[in-house]
Amino acid sequence: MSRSINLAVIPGDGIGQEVVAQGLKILSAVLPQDVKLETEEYDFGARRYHATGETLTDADLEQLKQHDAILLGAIGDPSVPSGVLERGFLLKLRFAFDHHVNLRPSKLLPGVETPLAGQPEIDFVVVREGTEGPYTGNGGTIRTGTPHAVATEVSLNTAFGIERVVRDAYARAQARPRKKLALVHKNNVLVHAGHLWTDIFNKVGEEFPEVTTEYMHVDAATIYLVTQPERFDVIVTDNLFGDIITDLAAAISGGIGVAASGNINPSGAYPSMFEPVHGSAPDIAGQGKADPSATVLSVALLLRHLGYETEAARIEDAVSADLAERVGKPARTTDEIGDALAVRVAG
Ligand SMILES: NC(=O)C1=CN([C@@H]2O[C@H](COP(=O)(O)OP(=O)(O)OC[C@H]3O[C@@H](n4cnc5c(N)ncnc54)[C@H](O)[C@@H]3O)[C@@H](O)[C@H]2O)C=CC1
Ligand SMILES: CC(C)CC(=O)C(=O)O
Ligand SMILES: [Mg+2]
Repeated sequence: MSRSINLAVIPGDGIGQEVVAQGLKILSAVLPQDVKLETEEYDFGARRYHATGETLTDADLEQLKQHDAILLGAIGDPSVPSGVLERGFLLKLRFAFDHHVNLRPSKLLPGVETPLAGQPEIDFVVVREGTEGPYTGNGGTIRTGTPHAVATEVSLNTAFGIERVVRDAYARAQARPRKKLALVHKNNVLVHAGHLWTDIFNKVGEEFPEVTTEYMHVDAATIYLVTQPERFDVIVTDNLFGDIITDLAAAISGGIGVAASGNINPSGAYPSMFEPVHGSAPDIAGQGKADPSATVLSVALLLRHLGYETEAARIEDAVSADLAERVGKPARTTDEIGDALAVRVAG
């Protein structure tokens, strides 16, 4: 039976261009010959914005909807006011395609350096809610430009939105050997949102008696992520906390250059989108310094999502072997790392 993948590719800005090229290289190298790969590249990001003033139109969404999945590099550029692309493209797309499960695995692979003392076992997944919280744009500013300016950014939390992501996190914990789930929030202060999350977390937990649960305030979670990262198996949290703790999670488990993510629409009603956790890194863009591993591992998540488990595992093994071999060697360029990974996955 012939199979096919129809992929939307959005390199975006800065290092997004460089790392996506490597992701595609590895994707082509790993797929069996009977899988037909079709890709369509989109120019979203600063280029499109400067040329047309657009970030993401309804017509764009219609076109993107036709694909099986989306591979994104990163968006955001110093030439565009902060927030225009982040809200007008990235969040708009995540919300439009109902990417409510933002999946961010962290695993410290053998031989990979961590800034933490010793070599702790790090193998956890953050399930970050992707469509609500303080990221919905529910706010405003009054008396702008005066000493009495007031800005609000209201966190939106619906029982529907919380329950579906919490249930997803329980199911993931149930399927993992340790069967542990931590809710991370701040319910001692954010009592409205926090208690809704906690109540739903406890109620849904009754359906998963095998899963061991704990609750942790987000500030304490940042301590334990550094001092006891082995404590975590699955973490479920809201959009903002999840954004912050997954950069920390990346830093302790090999660095931001190896942190992958998936913006999942579990129902399949819309294509899911896979992207590195990092941004467009203008500080190193165009210098061949970006590590493409995060994007390559995001390609593995994409393949697993589409049912290509063997190929996903091959990519993960290749990245793991590549990282283990780096120790004590001179740094390679983005392209050189991509070439080495392509050889590994093909062989
Ligand atoms: N999903 C997305 O498209 C995201 C976009 N952004 C946007 O990206 C722009 C830059 O944001 P920053 O806060 O600087 O975060 P960033 O993640 O782009 O960079 C933070 C630091 O990590 C380094 N870094 C990032 N990726 C790397 C890689 N693959 N290899 C080696 N080093 C890497 C950078 O050089 C920088 O020192 C902003 O416009 C921001 O809004 C930020 C995060 C996610
Ligand atoms: C730019 C933000 C909207 C995205 C971000 O930092 C993230 O999803 O990790
Ligand atoms: Mg982030």
